[in-house]
Amino acid sequence: MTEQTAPAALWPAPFADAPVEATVAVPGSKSVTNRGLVLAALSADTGWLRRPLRSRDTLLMAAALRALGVHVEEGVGPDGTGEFWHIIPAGLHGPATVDVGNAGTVMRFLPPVAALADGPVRFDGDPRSYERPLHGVIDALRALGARVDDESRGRLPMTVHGGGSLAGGTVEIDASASSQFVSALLLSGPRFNQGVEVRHTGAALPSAPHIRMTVDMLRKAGAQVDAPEDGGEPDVWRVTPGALLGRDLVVEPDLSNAQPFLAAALITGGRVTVPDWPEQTTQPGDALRGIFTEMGGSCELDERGLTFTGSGRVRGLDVDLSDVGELTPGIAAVAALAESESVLRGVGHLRLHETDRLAALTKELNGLGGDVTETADGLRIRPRPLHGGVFRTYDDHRLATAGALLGLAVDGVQVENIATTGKTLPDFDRMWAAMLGQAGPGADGSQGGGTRVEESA
Ligand SMILES: O=C(O)C1=C[C@@H](OP(=O)(O)O)[C@@H](O)[C@H](O)C1
Ligand SMILES: C=C(OP(=O)(O)O)C(=O)O
Repeated sequence: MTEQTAPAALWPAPFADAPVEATVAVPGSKSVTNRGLVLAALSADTGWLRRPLRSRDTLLMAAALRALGVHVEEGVGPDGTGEFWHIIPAGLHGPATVDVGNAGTVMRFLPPVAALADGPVRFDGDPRSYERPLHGVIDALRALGARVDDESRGRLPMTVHGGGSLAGGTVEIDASASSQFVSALLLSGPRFNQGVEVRHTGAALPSAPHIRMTVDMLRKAGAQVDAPEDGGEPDVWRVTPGALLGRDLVVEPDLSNAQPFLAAALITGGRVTVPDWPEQTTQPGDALRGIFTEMGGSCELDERGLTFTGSGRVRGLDVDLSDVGELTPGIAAVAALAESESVLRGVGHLRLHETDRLAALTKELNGLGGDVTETADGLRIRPRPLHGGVFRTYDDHRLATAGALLGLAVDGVQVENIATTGKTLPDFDRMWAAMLGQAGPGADGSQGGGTRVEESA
């Protein structure tokens, strides 16, 4: 969390004077899109991603793969099939430069890919990317046979000197700072000469569903993977060397990005339907069904999608969010509006996310009159009547959506830099206005609310 003197552009968060009733089509998953791009780039034949997320993080991933020589073509299918990306793998080449922005998936998933390129690949990004941990990936790559120049020791910027192939083998890493260290090594593992065996040693590993997503998508691309959840050793994954197959993959909606819309139903006592909610998924956002039900309201999953109905009351909760850390900002905002105390645990590693999320949430919620304290591994939130004011966002998309949902219940909330939602959800402000039955200019100044949202029947 970097202290800022003057706030950037302020967005008056709309206040909801009635229960929200809407159907909100949520764009594709960031995590699935970026894994899909990497796996397709490493495949032996061409692949398709249908309804991919087009946002800053995924466009950075596509641009980086293009810089390495992969063809990523964008197009729009016939009626109803939406946008697609066609990925045509090619030899991976250096010299190349990769801009990671502040995308954890780009800064962690691509260095192992770069180690397979035939020349140097320079990695750089936003100032915050210099502070986010990368040591697990860098140390592991060295142990597996790669040459890496990391002048800041374990952080960006750095150069991976691709040698055209990588020996691979067994490696021990401490991935307690980010599950993405494990995912990164597994995703490229089939292309290492000896495959890879990743052994996590250290404190508890966060975001287990995201590692399961990696394993699941690798297997669907033809890789052989041994994972702890199949009765294997805890915290050990093995990927056998072998060719990956190009896939034709329809990307699921981003269930973590569905969070603010479902929360709108919860805190206004309304009803929101998110179409195409998968019956089975590895996305951590699926846990919202249970978490928001515990906080009040109910949900139903049927052929229309997931419908969440608020009860008009919001309860606090004591919950371990280590598996679903990226849901914490939204849950904290709802908890600040609840009728009882909440304790959010198991998310100390959020101090190393887009910003120090625990410090940022504490400061901003307290700035609106809240009573939030940081604990060693999370937040304690004692609800108090909130008032309007500026809600700063520290270039963090999930802080921005958390501010928007506070504004539904608290008059006069102004969210700084709502455009930062473009990291994973570029249309957020228009979708929000359309959900509320309002149309207005988007964060990019363009007109036309409601393009992705319809009134529910
Ligand atoms: O692999 C992924 O797609 C992600 C893993 C998680 O990272 P951490 O384990 O660093 O929290 C999550 O928070 C991030 O939003 C996406
Ligand atoms: C932590 C997040 O992102 P990243 O992929 O940059 O780690 C997030 O989206 O909440």
